Amino acid sequence: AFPKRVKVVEVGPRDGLQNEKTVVPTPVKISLINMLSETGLQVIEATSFVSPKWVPQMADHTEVMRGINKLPGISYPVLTPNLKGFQAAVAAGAKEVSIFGAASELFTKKNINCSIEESLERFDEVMTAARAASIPVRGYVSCVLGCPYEGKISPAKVAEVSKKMYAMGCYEISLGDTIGIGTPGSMREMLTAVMKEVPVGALAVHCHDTYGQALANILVALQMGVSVVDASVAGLGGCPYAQGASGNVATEDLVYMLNGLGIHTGVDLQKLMDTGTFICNALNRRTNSKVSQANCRL
Ligand SMILES: CC(C)(COP(=O)([O-])OP(=O)([O-])OC[C@H]1O[C@@H](n2cnc3c(N)ncnc32)[C@H](O)[C@@H]1OP(=O)([O-])[O-])[C@@H](O)C(=O)NCCC(=O)NCCSC(=O)C[C@@](C)(O)CC(=O)[O-]
Repeated sequence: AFPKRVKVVEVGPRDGLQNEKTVVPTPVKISLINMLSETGLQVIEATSFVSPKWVPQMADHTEVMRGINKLPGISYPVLTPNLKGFQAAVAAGAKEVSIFGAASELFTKKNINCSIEESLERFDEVMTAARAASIPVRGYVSCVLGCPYEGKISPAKVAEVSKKMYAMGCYEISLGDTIGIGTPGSMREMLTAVMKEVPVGALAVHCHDTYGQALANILVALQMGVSVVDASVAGLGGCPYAQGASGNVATEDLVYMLNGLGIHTGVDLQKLMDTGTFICNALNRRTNSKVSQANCRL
């Protein structure tokens, strides 16, 4: 049975813009987030407090956090890979953060320059500081259906890392198909393993659409009881440390599918499409949302 409501986690301003080739001006980022705030979304991932040497696109994190209109009832989480990032995020006004690990050793090394074990130690420091500051922490696990460096990743490994991050105190674990390589079959197999270790109510899926499988994979996750789905307006995005990874599922396409299933999101599709048009015009790129391409009038 499908869930009655789905929480859509908008990751475009972070996952989307971290991968743009030209630097996106800070006012454009702020306008994007402010427009998204008017669409009915409850969660908008705003930026990352990562090293500007590693991801120059997110170097203006503090200005973005200080510049946006933070509306009541909306959470604006940010990525924090370590204590330094966490402290900078809190100083900039973040009220929720995300730590990001992976089920692949090589990806972890390329993305955050340490082993999985070391990453969990760093995350523990963030968790301790977050607990003291009453800041909720979301946990990402990348490469859950395949890795750009290691290839196949076993569902058991995904379950093991997810279990550890959940046990650490993450309120939600977002399972990332970083390179969009999964299929409904591998999604089902992976979720079956993870759901033995983490309650389904604490799981989210984060599907890139590189192989055109994202919506199909999300549908399987919904059928298995997952009710939190990450998405990116206009299908922006990718990971700078996963070459060739294309954007996330477009939020417009996700909301269109959920509307069709009668699943409540609270998101206004027309306003979302207008926001997609805004950012695509600003970046001089074409939308990856099929729904927007069809110029659907609702
Ligand atoms: C984790 C580090 C910092 C380790 O990077 P490192 O080089 O090993 O760090 P270090 O601790 O050795 O420090 C080196 C320098 O970085 C500084 N530094 C240290 N920490 C920070 C910080 N937080 N913010 C700003 N600066 C920092 C530190 O102060 C020092 O500065 P220096 O003394 O040389 O001037 C680096 O690897 C990094 O920033 N990686 C981020 C990579 C990233 O953002 N990837 C994209 C997000 S993940 C993703 O997209 C996947 C996801 C979540 O969407 C889900 C999916 O699709 O699968």
